[in-house]
Amino acid sequence: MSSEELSSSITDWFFFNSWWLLLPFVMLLVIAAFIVAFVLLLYMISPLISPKPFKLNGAHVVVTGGSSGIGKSIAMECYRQGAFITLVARDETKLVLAKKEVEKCAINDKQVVLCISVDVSSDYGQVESVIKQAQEKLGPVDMLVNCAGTSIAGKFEDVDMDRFKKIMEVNFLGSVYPTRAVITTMKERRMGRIMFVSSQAGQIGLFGYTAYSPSKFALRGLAESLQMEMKPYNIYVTVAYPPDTDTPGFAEENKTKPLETRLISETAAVCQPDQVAKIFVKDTVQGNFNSSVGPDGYMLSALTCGMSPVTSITEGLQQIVTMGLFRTIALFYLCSFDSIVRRCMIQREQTKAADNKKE
Ligand SMILES: NC(=O)C1=CN([C@@H]2O[C@H](COP(=O)(O)OP(=O)(O)OC[C@H]3O[C@@H](n4cnc5c(N)ncnc54)[C@H](OP(=O)(O)O)[C@@H]3O)[C@@H](O)[C@H]2O)C=CC1
Ligand SMILES: CCCCCCCCCCCCCCCC(=O)[C@@H](N)CO
Repeated sequence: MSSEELSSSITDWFFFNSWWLLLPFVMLLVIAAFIVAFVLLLYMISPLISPKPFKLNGAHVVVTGGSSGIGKSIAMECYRQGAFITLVARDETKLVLAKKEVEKCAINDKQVVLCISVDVSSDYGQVESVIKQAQEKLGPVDMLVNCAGTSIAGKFEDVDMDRFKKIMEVNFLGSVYPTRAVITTMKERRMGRIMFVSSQAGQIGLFGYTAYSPSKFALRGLAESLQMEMKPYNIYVTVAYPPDTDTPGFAEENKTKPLETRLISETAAVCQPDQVAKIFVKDTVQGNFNSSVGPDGYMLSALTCGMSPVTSITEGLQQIVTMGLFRTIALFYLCSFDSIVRRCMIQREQTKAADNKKE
């Protein structure tokens, strides 16, 4: 055998017997091809899961809590897009002032702002009758924004027992009643959008929010169940999770906020109501189930998506890919929150001991 023949037979032998060395690469290629095909298939069926388009121009939008803060900004944003607005809140003076502000955002001279003074949490009959009045004047409700709400920040033992009940009534039942009052007509018309304004504190339980957080978590349960019932009727539900936002309600909350709650909340920046309102209105019009603000809002929503409905393939894929990473980041946040609580406790004890010594 010549040296050439020898070398060629060695090469033949190697390729004949070592083809399996390529197997892992071939398998990887096949898996990658399957993933690509799967994702493409998902995108092909995506029109089936994405909501039908909805237009604010000419629509009747009811905003509870529309006389102040985030609610007022939401009303203004909808007005800028041509909607007719009903503002709902208790205080009539604040309602009239807000109406004037909203009217400044008009884009045509047919637009109308209606004010209704009612407590959304006390009696369903009353809420139903004012919604009826609004529908008689401005037509059936196309979009309902449940933004009326209040907050309490305080340590569990410092919060009066009746405030636990009160906050559930305002933040939870105050969203159930208006929703119940509009839903039958929305179902008949096979269209509608409903926004629930929760909070980042409706995604995580934090020091000082033992009364407030549950009332905001409750909205998520309501929204998920309601969305499953309403999807066949082309009614889409959105849960909005605002971070700390510069409003009269926030200023009020800060008066009693424990140091721990303040320090933990300072992890995220304070936002402006106009900025959050824009995002919430856009997501609600699009029919997205989730609406969050800023990078930490995005991370929190991906992290806490659980079994919530998905409204776009991209959103679903992002959740799948990012969840583990965000949980890792979240563990660091939790450590830092725990350390804030520990440091505040030590500081309190030291001050107490020093005070005792003085006495
Ligand atoms: N600002 C923030 O940092 C954050 C706020 N949120 C949530 O966003 C929503 C709006 O907050 P914000 O703008 O700060 O609040 P504001 O206190 O500035 O405004 C609250 C609005 O709700 C109305 N309202 C309150 N209670 C009732 C009631 N029982 N019946 C009818 N209307 C009521 C108020 O009017 P009136 O008192 O005249 O009835 C007012 O129009 C709330 O649900 C809040 O929990 C969530 C996260 C962060
Ligand atoms: C990957 C994980 C990221 C975690 C980010 C955590 C950020 C925590 C900030 C919490 C702020 C709480 C806002 C409550 C606002 C509120 O509802 C009241 N102001 C109402 O008046």
